[in-house]
Amino acid sequence: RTGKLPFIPFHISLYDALRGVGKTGFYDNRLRPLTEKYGAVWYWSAGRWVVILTKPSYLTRVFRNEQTVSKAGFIKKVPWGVFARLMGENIIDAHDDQWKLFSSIMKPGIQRPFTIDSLVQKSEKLAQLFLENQEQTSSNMGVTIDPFVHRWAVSVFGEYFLDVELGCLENAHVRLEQLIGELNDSVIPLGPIFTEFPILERLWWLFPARRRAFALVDEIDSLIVAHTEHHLSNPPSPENVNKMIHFLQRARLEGTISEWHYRSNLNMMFIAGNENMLFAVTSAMWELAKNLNIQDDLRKEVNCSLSSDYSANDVNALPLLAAVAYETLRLYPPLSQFINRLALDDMPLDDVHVIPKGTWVGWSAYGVQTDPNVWGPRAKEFDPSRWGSTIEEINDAFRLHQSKGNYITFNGYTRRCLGSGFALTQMKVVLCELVKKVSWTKDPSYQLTTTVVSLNSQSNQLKRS
Ligand code: HEM
Repeated sequence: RTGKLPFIPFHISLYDALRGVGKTGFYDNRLRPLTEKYGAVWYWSAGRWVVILTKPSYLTRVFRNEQTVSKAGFIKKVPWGVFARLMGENIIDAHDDQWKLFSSIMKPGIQRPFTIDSLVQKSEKLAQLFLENQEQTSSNMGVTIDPFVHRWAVSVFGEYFLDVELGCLENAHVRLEQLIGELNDSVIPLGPIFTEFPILERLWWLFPARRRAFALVDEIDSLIVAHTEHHLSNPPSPENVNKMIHFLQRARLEGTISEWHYRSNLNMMFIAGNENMLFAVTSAMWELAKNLNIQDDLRKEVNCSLSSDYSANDVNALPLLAAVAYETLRLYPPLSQFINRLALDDMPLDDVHVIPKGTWVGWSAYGVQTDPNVWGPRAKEFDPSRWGSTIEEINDAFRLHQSKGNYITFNGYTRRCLGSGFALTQMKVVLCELVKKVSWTKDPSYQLTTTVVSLNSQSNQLKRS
């Protein structure tokens, strides 16, 4: 460690890891007091000293200088680990020419124009599933919503990006969808220990839960390919030809990318497209269950402003809906914290502090987005009105906070999320359908739990009101 930034002593990180403290708990108790004062802190993670940034000016400096602080994922950090096996070398982690290649292939398929008809139908079906399940549950108990939202998210991703109907909404036992939950369950035990001592993962075969995780990862990899290989013998219809899978399959056929890069990108996108959305929607429902006045106002806005055959433009014009989405993703950024950049050279953060070459650099969206120095004394409160009242004001505030580094849910600059436009519309459509068809509150006996190891997981129990 060098420079004048504060640090968390090694034994504290170790002590918390051994006690199984999740990322959010570690952030709130250990990192926050220092990041809110200094904007950055050194701590021991994954077998090395890393710097985590939360000060907006530091974040924008690093995001703007991707050539100096380069993207680097699990394959560079822990190449023998379970996540490296699943995600390999992919568009999110790649750097320089490799990233340009992946991006040139996949971007047109991720950012293509799309219609929301099927998204609306799948979201209606989700509302119906909630209602059916509430009816089957004893009247004073809530329904845990996460499994249903996950089925919806996987189903939407399958259709919009893989051009397959996975049937998850019709059937609760689609193997590809279930595998992610099983993977989460198998990485959570011992997760913090493996995070602190990645070297242990070289001995993965000694730990039954890790052996299971490796087997699940291999099953996910082959199932995604199995679900999509039929496209090779049945060319896509003209309206589907621009879906991401077809760009990837053409690139593999032409030899522009290898089989390994093809699979790495598919696996990574499958995780990024589903897990983030699951977390975003369950978080929004949780806050709307706690803030029934906002849920009611949203219902009024949707019922008064949307016709039955509404379009993406209609949804994106609703002010409260936009503010609810931005505010949810501010307080609950699905990728809350990541250490996935490597300083290829010394990187000055300002006139005093320099990140030395060779350092792993992380960012905490949760940290900056709940920092009172950035968002004011009510930073931790859910308050959509902070974004403004008209759609122009709200969208301007969203753009401004992103460019200033105050809001990094989708990261920023050249490596900003390519799926953010789709993700925001997807989130808004499902909220429209939910408020139109269901009203809900939180089960009073239920305590929200969040355990964050490598994949976010959260469980919500909500009740029809
Ligand atoms: C609420 C939902 C989502 C959130 C919060 C989110 C967030 C992020 C973040 C933080 C990054 C940067 C990661 C890093 O710095 O390592 C990222 C990158 C990316 N995301 Fe998303 N994402 C979401 C949904 C999606 C969806 C639905 C897709 C498309 C299927 C997608 C595709 C991508 C891609 C391709 C990148 C890499 C961009 C690049 O480096 O060029 N994301 N996302």
